[in-house]
Amino acid sequence: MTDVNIESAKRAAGKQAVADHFDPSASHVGIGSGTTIVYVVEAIKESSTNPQIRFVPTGYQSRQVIVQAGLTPIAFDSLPEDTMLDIAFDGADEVDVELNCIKGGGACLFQEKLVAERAKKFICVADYRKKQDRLLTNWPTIPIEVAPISVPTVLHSLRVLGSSNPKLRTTLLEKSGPLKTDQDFFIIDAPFPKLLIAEDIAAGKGKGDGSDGTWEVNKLSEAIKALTGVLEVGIFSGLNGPDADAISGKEGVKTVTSGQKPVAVYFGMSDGSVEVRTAKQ
Ligand SMILES: O=C(CO)[C@H](O)[C@H](O)COP(=O)(O)O
Repeated sequence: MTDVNIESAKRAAGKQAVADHFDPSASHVGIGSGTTIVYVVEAIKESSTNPQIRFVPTGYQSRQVIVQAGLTPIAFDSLPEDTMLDIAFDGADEVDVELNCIKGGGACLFQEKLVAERAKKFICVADYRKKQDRLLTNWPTIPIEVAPISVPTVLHSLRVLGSSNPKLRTTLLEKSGPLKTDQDFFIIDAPFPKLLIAEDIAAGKGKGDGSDGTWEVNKLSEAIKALTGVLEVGIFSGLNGPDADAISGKEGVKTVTSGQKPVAVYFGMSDGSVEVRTAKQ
C-alpha cells in the first residue's frame, strides 16, 4: 500500500468524522496531534467559518495546524474551570475492539489526555493500519512521558513489569540525544505482549495483572502510571463519555481517571471507505 493511499484513507476518515460530529455552533473544540488531525481541521475549515469557535490544541504542532488554518486557538489552561469542550478530535496509533487506544506516537500524549478528558465527546480518526482487535498487535510499544531525571528508574521498573526492552526515544536524524516533549520531558517506548481485555480474562487467557506475563489494558495503564517519574502513559482506556459522566455524578463533568476513550473511531480503509467503531452503550 502506497503512502498516497494511506493519506487518502486519513482524509476520508477526517472528513466523515467532521460531517457526523462537528457542530458549527460549538464554542470549544479540542484538536489533537499528528498527521491525520490535519484532515479534520481541513474538513472543519470547509464546513464552518464561525469565528466564535475556540480551538484547544494538544501541543505545539496542533496549535500550528489551528493557526495555519486561520482558526482561533485558546490554551487549555485559559479555559474556565467549569467549561467542557463540546467535542475533541484526535488521531491514534492503535485501537482495540473496546475503543481503548495507544497514543503518543507523536509524543503529545499528556496534553492529548487532558483535552480528551475535558471533552463531552471524544472522537478518533485513523487509517486502517490502526484498526486491530487488541492493543500492541501492530503498534509495538506503549509511549510513556517521564521526567528526565527518572529515566533509569522507570526503565528498570518497566522491565520488572514485563517490558522486554523499553527504550528512551531519541531524535537521531534531527539532533543527537533524547526527544523532548512540549513539557520538556522525555518519552520511553515500552514493548509488552499483546494486551488483554476483560473478556480474555473471563475466557482464561491470562490473569492480566502481570503475574503470569499477561496484562489487561487498564491494569497495565494503572501500573505504569503509578511509577514515580511517569507524567502520563499513552494508553487511553477505562470508561468513555456517557459512562464517565455517570460515575462523576455531575452531568457533563468527567472524573479525572475516566473518559479517556473515544466514543467513536473513524478508520479510513484501503478501498476508500470509512469504517466506524462506536462505544457499546
Ligand atoms: O498520539 C498522537 C501523538 O502523540 C497521534 O494522535 C498519533 O500518533 C497518531 O498520529 P498520526 O495521525 O500521524 O498517525
